[in-house]
Amino acid sequence: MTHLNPNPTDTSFPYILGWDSALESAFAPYRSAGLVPGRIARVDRGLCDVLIADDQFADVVDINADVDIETDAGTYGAAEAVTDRDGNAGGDADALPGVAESRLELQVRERRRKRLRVVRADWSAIASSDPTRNPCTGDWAAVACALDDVVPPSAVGFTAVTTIRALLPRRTAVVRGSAGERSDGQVLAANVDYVLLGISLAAKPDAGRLERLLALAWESGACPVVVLTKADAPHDPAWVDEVVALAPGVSVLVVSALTGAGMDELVALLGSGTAALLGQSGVGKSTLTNALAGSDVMAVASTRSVDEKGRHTTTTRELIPLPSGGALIDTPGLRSVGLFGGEAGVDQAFRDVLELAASCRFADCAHSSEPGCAVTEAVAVGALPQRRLDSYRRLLRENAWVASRSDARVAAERQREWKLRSRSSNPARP
Ligand SMILES: Nc1nc2c(ncn2[C@@H]2O[C@H](COP(=O)(O)OP(=O)(O)OP(=O)(O)O)[C@@H](O)[C@H]2O)c(=O)[nH]1
Ligand SMILES: [Zn+2]
Repeated sequence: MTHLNPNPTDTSFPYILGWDSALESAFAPYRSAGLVPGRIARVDRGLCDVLIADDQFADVVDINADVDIETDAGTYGAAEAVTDRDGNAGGDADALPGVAESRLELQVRERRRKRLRVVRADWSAIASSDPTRNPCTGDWAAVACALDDVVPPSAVGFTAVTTIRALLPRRTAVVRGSAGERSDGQVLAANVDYVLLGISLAAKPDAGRLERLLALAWESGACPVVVLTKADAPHDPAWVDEVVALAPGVSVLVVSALTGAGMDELVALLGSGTAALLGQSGVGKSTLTNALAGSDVMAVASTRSVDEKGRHTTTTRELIPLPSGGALIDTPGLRSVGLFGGEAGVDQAFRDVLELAASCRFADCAHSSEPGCAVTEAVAVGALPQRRLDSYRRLLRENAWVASRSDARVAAERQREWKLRSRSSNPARP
């Protein structure tokens, strides 16, 4: 069996996935409330898969244990509590559909994983109207695991076993503007150390697309890494140099999942961190994920509760623990990458332009027709491509627009809340 991480000081969950003393102190109040830390591996509507330490669910998992639970419906055993809590008190466990299956399921999982357990969790109790505040792949959560917290399966249609009570503050988050008219952001991955930008070498890389992805990645607070995939495919070596020039301060790795070229370097760079893998459909993200994960650990990701059929139909982001330590968050191919405010990301992606700007005569130089502008001079002598300057300006404009839209939305929401409140305090008013 593959060990999750051969070298770190603590190889148990949650430390294996980046848990540390800072997270532990943020978690302290939840721990005193009897909750356990879990990392969200994938999110569906209202339910999610959460990774927790294997020993946390001893009382629930051991459904043969002689545990009696007091509920409104009466006193009955733990087996019923897990699978049927809505009135079948004292029923014969084997006669209840789902019970035998779930017991077998749990045993299989037990044998497969020694340290990590995947459980279904209901997060509806913490659902927010702001989608960026809802659970996301990579989030650390406070998970209830006492028998009192077991969700009645009838309420959710699954053998849900627990609930998410709170999310810990995110250290990093990859957030894009959502497609369409809405001004909401969409969190693609939370608490990642690296954002891997997959770009295929099977075709000439698109400069504008890469610049946009880099701005998004920098804005997340994590470290961007460009991964040029399909290195085995015939390509112009100059493309690699062009990408390096487009990504100042960013590691550019050239890999082939097919031949294994560059894979050791990628594994070494990731160490025991968590990485999110972004890129257009077809750049080879899934192939790369499989190569990094290995079949043994993929079994963790595919270990699901009884609702196996859900996974083939939904395209979701999924956190996969890696055999080398750490984890990879695989994401479905990105069609559009809207930015979601924040100038810092754009500025970091264009640090070459900013470095030039530092030499402009005027501190507030707009790099258009000012005398002594180092940026336009660099363009004039061919040191900075006009395309790149245009791209920088375009992304800044886009961010400003997104920010103004969300400001307007926040103002409108405040207005509406105020109206509701004044209406309820004075029902006679229209
Ligand atoms: N030559 C070559 N082909 C590759 C490599 N990696 C992936 N491919 C091929 O590229 C195609 C797309 O690969 P996927 O891994 O499905 O790409 P993806 O980025 O996950 O695509 P989505 O799941 O749609 O986002 C497949 O036909 C792969 O066989 C590689 O290293 N070299
Ligand atoms: Zn200037």
